[in-house]
Amino acid sequence: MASRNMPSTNKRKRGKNEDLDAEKCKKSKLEPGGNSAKSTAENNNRFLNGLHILIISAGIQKFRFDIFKKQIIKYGGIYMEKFTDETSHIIVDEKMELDRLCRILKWDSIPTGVKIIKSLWLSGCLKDNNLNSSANFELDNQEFRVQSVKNDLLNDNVKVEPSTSNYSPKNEHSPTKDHSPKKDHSSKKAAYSDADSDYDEANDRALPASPKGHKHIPTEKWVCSAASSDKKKEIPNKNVIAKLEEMAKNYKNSADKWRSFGYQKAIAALKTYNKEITTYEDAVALRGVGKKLADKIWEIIQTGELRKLNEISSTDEAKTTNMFSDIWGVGATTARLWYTQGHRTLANLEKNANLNRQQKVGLRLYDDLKERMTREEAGKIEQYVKETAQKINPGLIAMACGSYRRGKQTCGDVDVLVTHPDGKSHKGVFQKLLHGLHETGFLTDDLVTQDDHSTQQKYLGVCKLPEEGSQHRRLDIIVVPHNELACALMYFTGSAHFNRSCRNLAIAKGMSLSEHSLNTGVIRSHGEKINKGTPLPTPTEESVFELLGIPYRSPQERDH
Ligand SMILES: Nc1ccn([C@H]2C[C@H](O)[C@@H](COP(=O)(O)OP(=O)(O)OP(=O)(O)O)O2)c(=O)n1
Ligand SMILES: [Mn+2]
Repeated sequence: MASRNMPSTNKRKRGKNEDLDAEKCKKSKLEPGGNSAKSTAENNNRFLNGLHILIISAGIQKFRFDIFKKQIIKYGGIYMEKFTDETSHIIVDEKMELDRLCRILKWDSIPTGVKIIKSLWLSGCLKDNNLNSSANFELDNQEFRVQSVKNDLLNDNVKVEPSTSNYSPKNEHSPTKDHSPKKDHSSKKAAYSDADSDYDEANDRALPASPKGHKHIPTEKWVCSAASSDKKKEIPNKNVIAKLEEMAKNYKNSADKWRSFGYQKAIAALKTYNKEITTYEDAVALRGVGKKLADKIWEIIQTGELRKLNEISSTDEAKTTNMFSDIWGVGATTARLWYTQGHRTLANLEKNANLNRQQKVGLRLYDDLKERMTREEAGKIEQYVKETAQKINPGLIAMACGSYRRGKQTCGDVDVLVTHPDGKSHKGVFQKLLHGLHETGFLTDDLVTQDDHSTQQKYLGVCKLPEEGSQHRRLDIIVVPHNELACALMYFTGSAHFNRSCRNLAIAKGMSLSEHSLNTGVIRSHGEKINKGTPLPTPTEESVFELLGIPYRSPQERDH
């Protein structure tokens, strides 16, 4: 369990009622409305008015307890420290049994006039800003059982993936080796299920021992088998995803790579979960999400904020290292090193820090490169590269992959893939194309040029459209032989998470997938390839999906 570095509040044992943070309670009394129009409006709706509510802490997370307490007061209810004749509602954990409650409250029998209700009811009221019917949530009401069984069935329908490894941070743009810490989950009852995982931020999962042959891998539960959410609709859980992304970034920059990785997994799970999370149970049931992360998700849903994020991102160190790591070519380690060397501003870095050539470019173009461009601008950049390529050879194909091909409205860079259908005329194009793009001043800065003995050549640089007021934008160009097109196209279309899932699925099936090919007959020992296997014919992306045994997904459906 990743409990290291957790705030002391999380480490504290869940207390009895009297242990609870009275200060927060007072604070919420003092500032009932907050400043925003939204919170004022919310407070006008005192839908808990007149209710005398006691919460039984047993089984309820401390943070959730705190939120309930605060919200009860905020919405006009009376929070009770102990049971009295006035108590109208008792809120209990979902798993609470009546006889246990009687023992806790030292009751011989259940008093009349008090409702004993599962906490889901209160969560729902707080979410809906309304005093919802408690009928389905009352502890001694049989209907509740029906309802909870239904919820269980819904929650069972989670997509799971045994492993995502090969995480390589942006700017270290290459498929990397799996450095994931392995945890032995082999004793878990469902080999591929994540739903019962109690791991939190660092809950990377080891792949189960690679089964022999291809036949018995249940692919329907893999991330790459599922379509990502429909982009035309409003993305559900957008605020939660944004907050978790910030957490991941902060942890990455504070050298807590595995915790960051845990967040990445939760983000990915949220992105494939196409519905709004409405209950705590929804959050816990997410693939790859353990209790602690579920608590955070729920906190964001209930309050719109995440205290932990505010805490960790407000330090001078976090602000500075986050700013430094936004420079292209600067990773978390360098950002932290510069911070420890006493650098605090970009101007200061420019003057005194030891920057390599790429970092100098990154720093000079900091504002431009940090910003994502519109889809429209990415399209123009694609067109510019295409026209230049087709001046060299009209038969060349040039197409933007990455987020552009996945249909995103904004793009961090443009990833243009170049090939020729005849399988040979792509040769020699790479250098000519770069030359052509430099000649017109379109390419302004080179970052990385990979033109070794590989079948694919790759360029990372900076371009600028000739239009007035254009900004510098990151551009990647990849030239590939036509027989590698399908695998290259899949790789450069991404998303990175979708790719990892595909690669892991291939491994589980005794194959291996790269941007070059899908190989069969791969032999591994202790995770290392002993035999690279032989490439399968993959004339189209569809054929790659078919060989992996998963349904074809359009680029838009790969935005995991
Ligand atoms: N660690 C990585 C990095 C990249 N890629 C693949 C999938 C990406 O979709 C593609 C392009 O990489 P980008 O970093 O350009 O990512 P995107 O285009 O998806 O997003 P952005 O809009 O931020 O550029 O390369 C990958 O598989 N693994
Ligand atoms: Mn991209």
